[in-house]
Order: sequence, then structure tokens, then C-alpha cells
Amino acid sequence: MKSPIPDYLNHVLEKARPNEGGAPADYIETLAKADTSKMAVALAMVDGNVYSAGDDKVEFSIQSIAKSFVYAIAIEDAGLDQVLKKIGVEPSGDRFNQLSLERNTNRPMNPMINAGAITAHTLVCSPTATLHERIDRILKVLSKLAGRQLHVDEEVYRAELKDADRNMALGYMLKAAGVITCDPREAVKGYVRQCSINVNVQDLAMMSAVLANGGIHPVTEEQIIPHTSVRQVLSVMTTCGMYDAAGDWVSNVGFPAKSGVAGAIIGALPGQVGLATFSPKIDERGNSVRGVSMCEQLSRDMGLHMMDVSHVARSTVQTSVSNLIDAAHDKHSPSCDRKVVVFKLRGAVRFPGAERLTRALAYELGKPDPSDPGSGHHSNACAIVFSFREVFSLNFIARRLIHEDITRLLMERRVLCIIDPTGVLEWDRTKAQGDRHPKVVSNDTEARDYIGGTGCQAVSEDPEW
Ligand SMILES: NC(=O)CC[C@H](N)C(=O)O
Repeated sequence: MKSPIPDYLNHVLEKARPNEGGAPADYIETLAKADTSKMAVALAMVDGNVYSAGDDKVEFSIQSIAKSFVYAIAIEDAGLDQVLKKIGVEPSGDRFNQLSLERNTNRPMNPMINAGAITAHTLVCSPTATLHERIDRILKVLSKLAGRQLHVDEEVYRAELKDADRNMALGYMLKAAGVITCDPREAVKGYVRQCSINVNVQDLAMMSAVLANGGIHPVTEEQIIPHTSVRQVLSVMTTCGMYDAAGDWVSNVGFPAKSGVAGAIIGALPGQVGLATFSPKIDERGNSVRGVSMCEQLSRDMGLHMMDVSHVARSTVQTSVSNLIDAAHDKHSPSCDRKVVVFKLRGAVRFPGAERLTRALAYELGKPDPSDPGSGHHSNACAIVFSFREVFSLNFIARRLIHEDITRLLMERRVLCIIDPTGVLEWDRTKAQGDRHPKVVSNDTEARDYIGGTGCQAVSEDPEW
């Protein structure tokens, strides 16, 4: 079968093509001459699969899209505290090259406008690093993200530098305000050079997929951007990535995005997909006209709006009961009701999933409430099994809550067996209550053996725990 996805992407291109609005950026000579008939779109899944359509190998300069990634590098090199001291996180509502600073703090409003991006550039490597060292570092990281060696387009660099009065003015403003301490001309040159790195839509989709994948490259599996920086970058992209169109963008399209004046837009939907569009004609805000309409359509058709929760996973916990064979009768306390209760979890478990497990434990194993006949009906269960066989991951709060559940069950002197073949629970034996600890095993048979050894032998109505 031929995948329908590339056909769909072609359809997205053709729907946006008739839109003749906008014009290529005219303040950079090379961009002004761009072939405006070129158009492309690409999707990169978080497992590294890339789909693209149109002029997907045509290269253009990354321009302001570099701001997202250089912000991530600045956070890594200078630390988030230092970066926040120098650059705010508030949407400015101004044009991208506005000469402005926050009134009370004298910082650039955010890292997605030029003032903030020039500042972020100076935080790469160290405050005393040379332009060459910074560009080298930025090129290395961007190339790793794209999965191929990227290069600076010298013609674009020279063209922009020739008419860089406005960015130079920003550099001097930042120096005068004490935000940057290095030579402002060097800072602007470095910033313009980072804007002049050439990419194509496939590169950009893959770079965005790294952001969508928590900073891990989908193909090389290298953690290129630390997880906490990814959250920071995506947050700022959401509120400031489309400049003064941020509000429109969040309500119509609804995924973190960043545009560049060469006509590209990237989008990253956490946990799902990275995408990129390209078409050189931009609107008065600096965003590609056809790119915005392609992103709107992709978001609508593919349900990519981050606030659009169309269905909530509710079945992360499943409870089943197994009866015990009577053979081991004498070993049981009279209060034991000869049952093994199995709690199975599924999927990527976060707080809501762990809360459902906790609620099920409290309800079924707790004291019966006379006014609720369903409650406490396994309060005398002989043994309890947690099965994490189908759990893909636990986030830190889910893990912490389940650890607390385990501790409390052990304090009640319950027999507890945990099936955890991949070790997602990260149970540490040193946390055991006195001499009591749960038995952690990797499959059903081991769990049944363990429970049998405690005097219980389980006959499961459910063949798999
Ligand atoms: N929005 C943009 O892409 C702007 C980048 C461009 N190099 C500039 O500084 O003006």
C-alpha cells in the first residue's frame, strides 16, 4: 500500500498555492530575489519518520527560527537563571525588530524578538567567547538537530550585514542598557551569521521533532537539548514565536511555532510531531503567508491544536480478581478471603493514571463503607499484584504516588507482587518498610510462583496479569 500521507501533504500545498498575498523580505537583498514559486511542507514523527512534499530539498536561510535553538543553547551554556536575568519571557506585541526593552527591568521582552535573540547569542559559550567560537558551537548543535552538516550562506550573511543598521542599533541599545557586555558589532555579526545558516524543510521538521520529542533526537536518540530547556523553549515559542501574531496563532493553530523572514515556519507538538513549511512571501508581521495557511490547515485536519483534547484516556487502570486454590489453606490467616487482586496499568502514566490506581486501591482495599456496597470488597485480599507490563512510562509524580501507595500497603502487611519487566517503577529495595518489601518480578509465572510460595496459589480467571 502507498501511504496516503504524502498525498495529503501535496493537497495541503495545492490548497495554499493560490494565495498570492505577501512579498519576500525586501530588506535583505538575497531574500528579496527569492523564487516565490517555491513551496514545501514536511512532517517528522517523534520516531524519526519524515514525510514531505513540494520543494523539500530547496535550501533557504533559517533566519529567526534559529532563535529557538540558540535560546536552548544559551540556557545550557549560561544556565536558566542567568538567561532569565538578561531576557524576559513576555510577548511584546511589537514587531520582531522593535527597539524596545522591558520598562522595569531593562531586559529585552523575550528571546524570539531580535533584541532578545542578540542577547541570547552573546550567552552562547561564555561572555568572553569569540564570534567564531559561538558560531562553531551553534552550527554544531543545529547540524546535530538536522542530522546533517549545515553551512552558513555567505551571500545571505553579507547581504544582511550590509544593511544591518537596525540590528546594530539594537546591539548598541543592549550595550548601553548593560544587557550585553561584549562589542555590540560582534554580537550583531554573530547573530546575523546564525540567521544565515541554510536548511531545507526536512531539516527543520527534524529539528522541530527533537523539540516535540523532549530534546531527544528521534533518529540518533541523543539527548541534544535537556528536557527542562525544551519546556522553556516551547513555552516561549507558544507565547512569542509568531511575534505580534501570537494570539491569533495560538487560537487558530495552537502549537508552539517559530517563523523566519526567509519564509519558513516550524511547529512542534509535544509528544507527537515536528513540522515545517516554506514559502518566501511574508506578511507585514514577518510570517510566511502560505506557511500560516498551511499550518492552519494541518492543525485543523490533523487535530494538532494543543488545547484540543478530543478524548481523555480513562482506562489506564484495570482491576481483576483471581481466586486461590485451597491446597494451602492452613497457611492463611482466617481473615484472608483467598483472593489475589490484580491492578493493571497501561500506557504513558502521569498523575491522572496514578490517581486512578490510588483511588481504586483505596476503594477496593480500604474499609467497607456501609453506605456504599461496592467499597472495600477486597479489603481482605490475600495478595495484591500490580502489573506494569503494558506501561510505557511513568512520569515523576506518577512514580512517586505509586511508591507511596506501595509503602502504605506494606505498612498494612499486605503480600504485594509487582510485575515490572522494564523497570519503569524504579523501586528501590532500600525504601522497603522494615523487613517488608514488594516482590518485583518480570512476568506472570514468576508472580504466580511468588504468590504460591507465600502460601497462596492463584487461579486466574484472566490468563494474563
Ligand atoms: N524575523 C526574522 O527572521 C528576522 C531575522 C533577520 N535576520 C533579522 O534580524 O532581521
